[in-house]
This record gives sequence, C-alpha cells and structure tokens, in this order.
Amino acid sequence: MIRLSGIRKTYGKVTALDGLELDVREGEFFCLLGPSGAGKTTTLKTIAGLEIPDAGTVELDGEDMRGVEPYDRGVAMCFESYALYPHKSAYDNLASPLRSPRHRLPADRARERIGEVAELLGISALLDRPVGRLSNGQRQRVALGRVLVRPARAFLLDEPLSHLDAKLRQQMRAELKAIGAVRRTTTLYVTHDSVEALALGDRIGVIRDGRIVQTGTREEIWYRPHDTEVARAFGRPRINLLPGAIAPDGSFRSADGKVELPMRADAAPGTEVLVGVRPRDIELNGRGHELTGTVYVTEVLGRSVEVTVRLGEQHVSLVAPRGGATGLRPDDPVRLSVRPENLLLFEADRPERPGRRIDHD
Ligand SMILES: Nc1ncnc2c1ncn2[C@@H]1O[C@H](COP(=O)(O)OP(=O)(O)OP(=O)(O)O)[C@@H](O)[C@H]1O
Repeated sequence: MIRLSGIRKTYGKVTALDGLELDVREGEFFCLLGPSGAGKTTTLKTIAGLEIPDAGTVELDGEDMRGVEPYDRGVAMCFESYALYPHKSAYDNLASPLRSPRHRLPADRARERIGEVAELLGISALLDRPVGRLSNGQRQRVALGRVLVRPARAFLLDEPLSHLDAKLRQQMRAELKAIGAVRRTTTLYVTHDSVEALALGDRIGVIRDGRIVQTGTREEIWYRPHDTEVARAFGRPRINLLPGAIAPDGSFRSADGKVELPMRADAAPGTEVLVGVRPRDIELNGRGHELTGTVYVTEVLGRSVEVTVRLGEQHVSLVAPRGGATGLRPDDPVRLSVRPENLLLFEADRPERPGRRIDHD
C-alpha cells in the first residue's frame, strides 16, 4: 500500500508537486498518466526516498517514511534512463540486486529466479551478452528485469516500455500484466501513453500540474471523465467536443444553432457548454438522436474508416466499419445518430481550467 498525502515539492521557482494525494492499494497495478512535466517522475522519486518533499507524508504499508533511507524503504524502482553495468553480462546485471546483503539469495535460488524473470521478458537467449552490446529495447528489458528480480514491497516503474517498438510494447504489456497478476506486488507504473494506462491499470490516476485530477477504473475515466482534458487524453481519434449552450428546456443547442440534442442538463439555461461524443459512438444511419451533415473527408484505418463530417460550422469525426462507409465522397449528405447515453456534457473550457463534466439525463 502506498499513500501520499499533501505532497509538495518545489525546485527553485518550479512547483513539481502541488498538494498531491495518491492511494495505491495493496497488490494493485496502478497507472499514473500525465503529460511531460506533470510530476510523474518526481512522485516516484518521492516514494523511493530519492527526493524529500517540502510538505506532506509518504506512507508505505501504513508506515510513515519520514527519515527512512531509500535503501530501507523496500521499493524497487526502474528509471526511464536506466543505470546498467555496460561491461557486465545481462545475467550479472540481473544478479547484482540479489548479491546485496539485504536481498542475498543462495546461488541456486538466484539462478532460478533470474531464469524466471528472463523468460518472462524474453531475454533468456541474451543472458551471456554484455549489456553494452544489446539494443536499446533489449537493455530496457534487462533494466526492468533488475527491478522484478528481487522481492519488494512495491515496484515503481517509470515508462519502462518507452524504448520498445510498437509490436514489442504490446507483447510486453501483456507480459507485464501477467507478472503483476502472478506476483501480486503493488505496482505504480508511470506513463504518458493513455493506451498503455487503459491496457494495464487496475486503476488509473491522471496527473496534471503536480496534482491528481482524477483516479478511477478505466470505465470510470472513460465514461465519467472529470473534465474535457481527461476526456481528450483518452481515445483516438479524439473525442468530439461541440460548443453550445443549455436551452431553457435543459437541452443542448450548438453555438451555430445547427445541432440540437434533447437532454436534461444539470446546469442553468444559458450556461456555455461543450457536448462530447466519442467517434466510435456515432453511427451512420443508426438509432438515437439524429444529426444531418455532409462528408468532409474520409480516411481508412485498417478495418474501419474515420469519417469527418461537417455539421453546420463544426466538424465531427466518427469511426465506422469499412463496409458501411465505403463509397462516401466529400460533400455527400449523411445522417448520423448518437445514443443519448453516449453523450458527455462539460462546462465550456476557461483560460484558467478545462471545463468540468456536468451531469445530464
Ligand atoms: N532536479 C530538478 N531540478 C529542477 N526542476 C526539476 C527537477 N526535477 C524535475 N523538475 C521539474 O519539475 C516538474 C515535474 O517534473 P517530472 O520529471 O516529475 O515530470 P514528469 O511528469 O515525470 O515528466 P516527463 O514525462 O517529461 O518525465 C517539471 O517542470 C520539471 O522540469
């Protein structure tokens, strides 16, 4: 269990963490997702004891870590910029954590454990090679192996798959998840890739400007995003956000008056809002609210097609199965439909903060 409360950390004038609150449950695989500079690495370093916060507390398994040295915290951390011994073999790099007095294992147990981890990471055939002669992706796997090889109270992983190509990333994602499931060690996994967070996280924490904006399961984050920025962070193509206002009867009316969506918004008439709908939730000629527009552009994405449609002055994109969208040409009239349960409503974005989600029926 990892608990951070009210963590503040500044570097000169830069506030890296600004009252961060985080709870990672025992045995959980928790993904911390955020853009560059949001404070992800600083969060991990604070847990590991490599940075001392200006304020706030770090607890591991209910124990306050104030004054506890990194080595005594029992967490294993893998940095994005990994420190390996380039002249030593991959095997020796994996074995070195097991030679430290704290984690020393009998030689045959160590060999067994290294074998297991190497197999999981697909590096068994590389164990005799010096790390300096491995590819970036192979080195990254050795670095990850060094973390996983020793028993720890928690694993802290900082973008551990960032140097791998797309195919290997996908394969390793599945393996990492299997490792978590098998070993049940609390894991805090940092990434700026929302696909990775959705694929791996039992829960996801979205971090921005040194604070956690939202914590939830992938369903909670996807269906009830806290604000427009969280909604934009998940899903490609991105969520459509149409500007408009709440009409006197609580329905949505777009700014150009061309789109009306019946709903009962939990907001005063006249409130400026954005209505959100994900491209995969818009159908061509389906059931639900109907919208008419004209085709702007189409782009084939493998087995599906992304169709961008002009609706009044706005564009919306939708993803349709290839069969249903072949033959569409620019300027063709199209009828779209959206199910009311797939509509999200947000306050309009403001310069000081992204629009928050508003409930509606
Ligand atoms: N040692 C340091 N000295 C000065 N500023 C720092 C230091 N470490 C981090 N910062 C600043 O603190 C903020 C948060 O940095 P952090 O590395 O935690 O972000 P991040 O979310 O991990 O980003 P990235 O994905 O780019 O690694 C940034 O503005 C960064 O420039």
